[in-house]
Amino acid sequence: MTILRVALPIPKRQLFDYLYQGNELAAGVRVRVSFGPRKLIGVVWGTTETSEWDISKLKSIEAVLDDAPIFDPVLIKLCSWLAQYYKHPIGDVVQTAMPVALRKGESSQAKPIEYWTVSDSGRSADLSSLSRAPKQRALLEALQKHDLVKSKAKADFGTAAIKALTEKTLIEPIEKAPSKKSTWQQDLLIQDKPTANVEQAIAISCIEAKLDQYGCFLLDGITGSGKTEVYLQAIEQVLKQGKQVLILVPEIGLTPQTVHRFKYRFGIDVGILHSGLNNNERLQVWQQSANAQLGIIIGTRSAIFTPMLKPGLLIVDEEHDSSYKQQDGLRYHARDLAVMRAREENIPLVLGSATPALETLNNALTGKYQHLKLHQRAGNASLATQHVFDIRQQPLKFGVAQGMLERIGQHLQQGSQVMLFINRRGYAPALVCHQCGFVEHCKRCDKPFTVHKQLYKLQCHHCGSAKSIPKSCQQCQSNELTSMGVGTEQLEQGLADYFPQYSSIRIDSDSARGKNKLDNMLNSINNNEHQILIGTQILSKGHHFPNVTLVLILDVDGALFSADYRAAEHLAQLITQLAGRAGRAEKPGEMWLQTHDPGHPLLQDLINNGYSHFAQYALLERQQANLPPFTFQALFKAQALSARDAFDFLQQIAQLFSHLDNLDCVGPIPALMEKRQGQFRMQLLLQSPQRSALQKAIGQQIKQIETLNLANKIRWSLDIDPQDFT
Ligand SMILES: Nc1ncnc2c1ncn2[C@@H]1O[C@H](COP(=O)(O)OP(=O)(O)OP(=O)(O)O)[C@@H](O)[C@H]1O
Ligand SMILES: [Zn+2]
Repeated sequence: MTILRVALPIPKRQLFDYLYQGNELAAGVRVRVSFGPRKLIGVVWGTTETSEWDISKLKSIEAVLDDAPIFDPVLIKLCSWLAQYYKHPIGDVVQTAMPVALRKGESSQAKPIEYWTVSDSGRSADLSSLSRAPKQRALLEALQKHDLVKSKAKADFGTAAIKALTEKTLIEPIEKAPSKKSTWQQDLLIQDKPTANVEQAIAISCIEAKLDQYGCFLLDGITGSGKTEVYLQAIEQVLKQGKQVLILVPEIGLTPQTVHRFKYRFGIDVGILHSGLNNNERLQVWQQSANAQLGIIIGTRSAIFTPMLKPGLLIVDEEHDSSYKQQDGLRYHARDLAVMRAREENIPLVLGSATPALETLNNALTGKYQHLKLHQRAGNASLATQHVFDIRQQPLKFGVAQGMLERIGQHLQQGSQVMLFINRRGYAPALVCHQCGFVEHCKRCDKPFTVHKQLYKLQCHHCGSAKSIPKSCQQCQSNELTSMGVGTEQLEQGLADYFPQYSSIRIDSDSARGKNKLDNMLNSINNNEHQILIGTQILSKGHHFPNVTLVLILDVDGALFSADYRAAEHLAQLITQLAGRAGRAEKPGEMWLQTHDPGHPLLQDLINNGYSHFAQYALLERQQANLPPFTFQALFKAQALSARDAFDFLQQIAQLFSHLDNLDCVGPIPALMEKRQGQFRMQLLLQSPQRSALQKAIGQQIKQIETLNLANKIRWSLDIDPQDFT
């Protein structure tokens, strides 16, 4: 008889003990147990001789679900580290690290995957017979080349085309068991590649020199400097040794274009972990990676948990991107976890960015990471020139100054594409009564509703609640309601009217919603179907649009005066990344930024001296102000229907820490967004110059905090190394 310690999906910071009739069961094996009236799937985390519970009352394991552990020793260690560092329930950490299919207790062997394939008649069918059904023709043509996973075929060609071809018996379904072969090494076929320039060559050889050991590199290269080419050439060496590469990209970076670059260069299958996969498909990639059947795995944040039998290299592209930090549940940072993982696996890690996070930059400047720099754009491209445009006293048309409209016209006339960035989706950020000044507000969030003209709705961007646009003012009944400010929708409409001879496209989370919508939009831009590109943040991230020569940034002044100390860093990253979309090929590019404060030191520094210079000064400022990365923070957040409850709860926490002298306690204070979805939101910030002191203090008190009376009454969370103070 053994006592097993099991990680269960229960929001408690502890393991649970169960009896097991057999000998030992390895850590990482899933078991089914009863917990109160419920049956739960847990993961064995170890054994124990003694128990904090009465051993005679312990229940037995009901079933063992795996023959072998689903986590390797490194992942087990990382989960334990996550639970300890983020002070998060271990059971929930383990859930986060597992694919959904495994959480549900399904077999760790992926089920066969369903494909569409051509029938005998479909294989020899003449495509021209389908010339009047272009979708069917395209699908049949694709299937004549190779089979397609059902979900992918549906997303790319639609159900109607599939149904029609099935009825004509040209295609049929087929199931394929996940391949067991691990022959990708023989398939490896390196395509032609550009000759690396001097700086690229230095970066590549620095990484190659350390392929057999842990080392962290910051690949700090300006936009378009060929960072991806450095990854590709380093990856080549790793693959040739038969080892695997795991690449993390930001949510939006996982476009077919990116994936295609990796597939094309090496001619092998790439495991892709994106949100469009179903549970079985995701499990299959997980498993193939665990068995070393995949050489390259690319995915967003949670892909960092993918097991690898033969790990060789980790890459985090656009490492500054905020999507790497999970903002609910286990609030981990995938970049920081990547550092831990590379260390445990004893392999190198490359963090790449044109605008490194200040934390990362500091680690490079202090020698913790090796700093690799690329100062020049690759090939023949040169960096876009950057300018501010003073809009004080200037009339604006749909948010754009006359001088800028003329400039847009010039670029369009030369056959180039132009890109306009605005941080607000919808038609306008507020609806105001021209008679009495009343503004329509979301009562649950205390914020103005955004006007969406196309949907004919007012929508709250904080809680999602919506209503139709009223015809008259609630307060004075006047029907003179006008919109205030400009959003993407209005900008698109204005530009379409002003430049009727050109086609415009809007890319924001409204227009890009739905499977493959964004991919199709990006393709149509690259095919030059549109000349005017309008969008939010989505447009700033990593896209390569060779024909864009002008980038215009509207209305970012708000960020210059934000209460969030990270706002300046994020603004500088955004501006630099946006400017980086211009002039990426032969034609030179320029970036203009409209502002009411053209002399603002941040803007001036950034535009005249570049991001690196800005970042070094920003680091100095952080140091003088005792802010991260020179100090370490943890944020307790509480929200409740009564502001009093949220405040009292945090006040009780503050008292637990008040006696420590190497720890500062700021608050409780209202969150930057004080009310959301009808709940009042408060925060308490803990801060210490020593990470260990902060960790120790919270570690000692967290159980106590869990047992506070209010802890079960209100919603609260703890965020270690917080990024988001809203
Ligand atoms: N050594 C080289 N010689 C010629 N062309 C190159 C070289 N390296 C990269 N390129 C090309 O330059 C372009 C930009 O490179 P890449 O996309 O790798 O840059 P990046 O630094 O990853 O860009 P960003 O961070 O702005 O997204 C690509 O079209 C790439 O094929
Ligand atoms: Zn709301």
